[in-house]
Amino acid sequence: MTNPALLPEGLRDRLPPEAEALGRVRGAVLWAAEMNGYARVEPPLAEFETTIARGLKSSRPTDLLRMMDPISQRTLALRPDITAQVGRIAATRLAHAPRPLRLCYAGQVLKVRGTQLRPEREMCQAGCELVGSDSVAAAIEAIRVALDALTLAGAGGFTVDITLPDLVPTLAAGPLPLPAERLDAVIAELDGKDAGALAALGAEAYLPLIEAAGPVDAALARLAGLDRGAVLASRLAGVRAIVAAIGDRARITLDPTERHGFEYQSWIGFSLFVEGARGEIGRGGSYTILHPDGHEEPATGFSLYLDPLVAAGLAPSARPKVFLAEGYDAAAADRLHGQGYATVAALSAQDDAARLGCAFIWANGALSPVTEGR
Ligand SMILES: N[C@@H](Cc1c[nH]c[nH+]1)C(=O)O
Repeated sequence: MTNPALLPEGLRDRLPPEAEALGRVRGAVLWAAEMNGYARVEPPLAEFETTIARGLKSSRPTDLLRMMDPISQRTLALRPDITAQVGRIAATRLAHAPRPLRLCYAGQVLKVRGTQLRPEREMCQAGCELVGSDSVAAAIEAIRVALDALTLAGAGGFTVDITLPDLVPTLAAGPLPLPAERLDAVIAELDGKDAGALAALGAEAYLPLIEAAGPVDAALARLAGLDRGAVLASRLAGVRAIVAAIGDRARITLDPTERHGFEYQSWIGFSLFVEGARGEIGRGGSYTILHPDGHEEPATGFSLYLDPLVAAGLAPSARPKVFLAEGYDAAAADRLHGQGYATVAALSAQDDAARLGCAFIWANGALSPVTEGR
């Protein structure tokens, strides 16, 4: 018999206090979304394989965890990303809702494979999608709302790393021509920052792009230097406007050829980092939604991955717990709740306030701190 405590690789139980902290972070992110005019949607955990992740114009197919549905006799897939589901909703049931359409969400997603940095396969994703625009103003709003959400969730010390996902195809079609069959290989080597492999592909002209990564001002200056014929002018102006709008709320870097994790983003993508948490906390950018009738709609959004925030101890703090000694009255409990406390009621005289995690005791009409060794 399988050990009942054993879960598949990359899946785990979240226990107290971690699960509660995750709940508070999720609540904070959704609150920030609501404050900025985003309405909540809750797409299902699984969909037909044929509809999931197909509603977005994407450069690569998605790896999916599939199962057979005995009811419909069709293959279902577990969602690896909620953005694609929001795109489907915007293109179908909310196709006639006024634009721009602002939607937010929070839920679990499942990836087929974890990464070295993040071996877990199931994670809590929360985010916002602004459907109907991929303008610079939309990108600024997405980054601002993401920073609002992270701030409310208890994080700080932000870095926004901007990428230009269609940079290489744009240059290849203009000032730095490349044979079409070599385009994907050049993109992959730039993503891996492999100068030797680029030279071997005859793409030496692209080498300076590797050096154009880093703090945004210097990186923009290097990119502008490469931009013979000014095919990048509107993108570079867009990045400058974003930098001006974000001001000193975040450190901004530019990694113009980063593609990994930006499979469907179009002219702009960004990664979000916070002080004290490992790796990327979120990602976003502009993308294209495909409607069932074939027309394409621009959109911009972001997703945050909340578990690493909790692991870094950044969640808003829990309510302090008050132990209610036997014989307490219910009105006192209500008052304590109103004052921001959680209460734990005694069931018998044997119950121990400290062992039950309480910092205070309510007894004889007064609140007193639990002292060690009591
Ligand atoms: N869902 C994407 C990020 C994103 C949201 N909207 C646009 N891009 C991700 O998790 O990588």
